[in-house]
Amino acid sequence: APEEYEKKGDLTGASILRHYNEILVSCNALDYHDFINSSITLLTKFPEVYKECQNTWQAIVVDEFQDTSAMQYFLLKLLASHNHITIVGDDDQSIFSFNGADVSGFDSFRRDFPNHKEIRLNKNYRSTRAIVEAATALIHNNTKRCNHKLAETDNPSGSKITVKECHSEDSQCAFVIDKIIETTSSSAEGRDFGKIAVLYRRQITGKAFQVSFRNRKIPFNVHGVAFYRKK
Ligand SMILES: Nc1ncnc2c1ncn2[C@@H]1O[C@H](COP(=O)(O)OP(=O)(O)OP(=O)(O)O)[C@@H](O)[C@H]1O
Repeated sequence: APEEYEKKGDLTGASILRHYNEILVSCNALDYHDFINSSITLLTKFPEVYKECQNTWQAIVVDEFQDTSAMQYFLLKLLASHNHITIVGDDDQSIFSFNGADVSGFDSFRRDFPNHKEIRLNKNYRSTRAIVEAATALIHNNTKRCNHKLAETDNPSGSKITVKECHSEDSQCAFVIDKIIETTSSSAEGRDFGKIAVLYRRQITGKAFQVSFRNRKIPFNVHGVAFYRKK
């Protein structure tokens, strides 16, 4: 709330938030946080609504629980008062801390649902041994972990991982495209670009790739938001 920002001395933040809330009200709109917040208000301030909803969700399953914020967890607790709840998650994969997600949610769950049964899924079926070992080594550097898990796999080692540091988006793009050309030209059945995927984190990086693919006449599909429509 704007008042909380004011209390912290952040007058600019308070003013932006106040203005934003006014715009929402003028459009008669709710944002994602309001959905959760308003649901909590409805369920806590109106017992008849709570009573009606109580039997609507007889069992609840939450995936990616590590990305649950305190407010979402509060709502979850209200809805799961029947204790028919299963959560699935991995605290090493938390990516929503900017949105208030807090991995201590697992501890809260253990405390709030004391009759829970915990099942550890340590075996990785998805990745090669090289990837599982590299990821495990990297994750061991995390400082905010409660317990270090032992990930294992029966999968073969697979190819070695190459880490390439580039100094600009352009040189990164050029490196990846050279690699694609090199890999596909060594194939006996002709170029098969369909077996190659480029993953990127930011939309802007996708733009650079799409421009380069066009220039180098590499056919491509974009899954997610494309910067340019394919011709
Ligand atoms: N018991 C199993 N035997 C064989 N393959 C499996 C088994 N369990 C999962 N897999 C395979 O491993 C891959 C990942 O499985 P899944 O998506 O269920 O994992 P996850 O832990 O939910 O992943 P994430 O961490 O992304 O949420 C899938 O390709 C799936 O087919």
